[in-house]
Amino acid sequence: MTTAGESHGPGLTCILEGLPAGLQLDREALDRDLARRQLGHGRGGRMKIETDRADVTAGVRHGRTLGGPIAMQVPNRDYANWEERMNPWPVDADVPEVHLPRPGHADLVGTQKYNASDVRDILERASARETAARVAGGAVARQFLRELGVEIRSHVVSIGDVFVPARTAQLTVDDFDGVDDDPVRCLDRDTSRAMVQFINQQRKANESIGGTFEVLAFGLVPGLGSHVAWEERIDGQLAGALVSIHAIKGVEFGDGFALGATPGSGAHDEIFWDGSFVRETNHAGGIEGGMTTGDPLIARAAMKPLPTLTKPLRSVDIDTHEPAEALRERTDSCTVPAAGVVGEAMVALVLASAYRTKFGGDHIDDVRDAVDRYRERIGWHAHSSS
Ligand SMILES: Cc1cc2nc3c(=O)[nH]c(=O)nc-3n(C[C@H](O)[C@H](O)[C@H](O)COP(=O)(O)O)c2cc1C
Ligand SMILES: C=C(O[C@@H]1CC(C(=O)O)=C[C@@H](OP(=O)(O)O)[C@H]1O)C(=O)O
Repeated sequence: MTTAGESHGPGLTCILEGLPAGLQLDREALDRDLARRQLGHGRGGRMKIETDRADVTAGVRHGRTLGGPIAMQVPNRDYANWEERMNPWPVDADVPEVHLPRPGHADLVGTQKYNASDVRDILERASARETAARVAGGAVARQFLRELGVEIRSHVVSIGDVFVPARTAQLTVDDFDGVDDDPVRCLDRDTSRAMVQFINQQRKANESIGGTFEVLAFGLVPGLGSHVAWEERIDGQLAGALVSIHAIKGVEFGDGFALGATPGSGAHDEIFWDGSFVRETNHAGGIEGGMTTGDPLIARAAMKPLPTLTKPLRSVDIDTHEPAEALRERTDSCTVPAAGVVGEAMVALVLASAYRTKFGGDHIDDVRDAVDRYRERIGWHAHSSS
């Protein structure tokens, strides 16, 4: 996947390569994922302006993929309000430059690296608006995976220091019904209410808020990724994809960081046989030796509090070098629920790519046949969507 586009420019583009021909695409499902990314308590004024839709302009005919690159455009409605400042071509107007970099954003380093006198030359592309294009790409990857029996879900685990209670049973796909109707995409009602309250309190205090979310993938075959080379390990690819999301600072799989303090006898998933191989626990989060085990993939990501604050942090004017307050921009205060939807997209893209690597095939039927043959060879029948 390649994306292009600035936050307040004409729009975003996503180009997706490598999918087989003959994949039936559901347009509504694509737009639904874009809409889900716009939700969540704590978003700012921009989401009232945008109603994201992906216009497919290449690679699809009558709802089916052709096997070539797929191009999608997500227009920025806000461009109408920014046309002078963001026109790709010179305008006949005096456009003021931004000289006050915001700590925690790409603003300062970007101006140094790209020799920019205007911070806007950096912040426009650095903005997480770009994640709308990723979600468009991820939505297509997700439809490919669905054809192979894979379902991806996410939920919010913590907002600030408000955490969902420790889980007693493993989650299944059905547990996620209605999660998008929750204001913070949390699976626990009481915790959700506490999270909303926390966001409101912090917002009133001019604070921004971070948190953690979890992405799960159900119905995977064992053996995506490989132990044979560092770059083929699926955990490395997934961690890289998740950390590449704006403001994500940490990723863990399964019991993750807690494993560092767990004795070995309680940290691993013992193997049993009930007609096929089974594990009764999933401390590993569905990955062993850089390969999927076939148990649910469980990845968790931590998001830092958003760096643009309504009470700006201290900074320095890049032109005069005088101390000043950072640029005051319209901003979200909490986007952990939205980041979870972006996380689903990134996980879908990595897993789709792993299926393409392992099974090849020019047409979706070839892929399905190859997956079925493999499942038969290793005796992998059960466990889908568990
Ligand atoms: C969906 C989403 C929306 C975001 N909205 C904002 C925002 O309104 N204000 C802000 O300061 N940061 C926002 N961010 C985060 C910044 O883009 C991010 O902190 C910035 O790119 C710097 O973080 P980094 O060092 O991890 O790249 C958002 C992130 C995501 C994923
Ligand atoms: C536009 C989106 O997120 C934006 C990400 C963002 C940032 O600094 O990353 C800053 C805000 O943009 P604006 O200054 O236009 O209000 C967010 O709204 C989006 O998610 O679609």
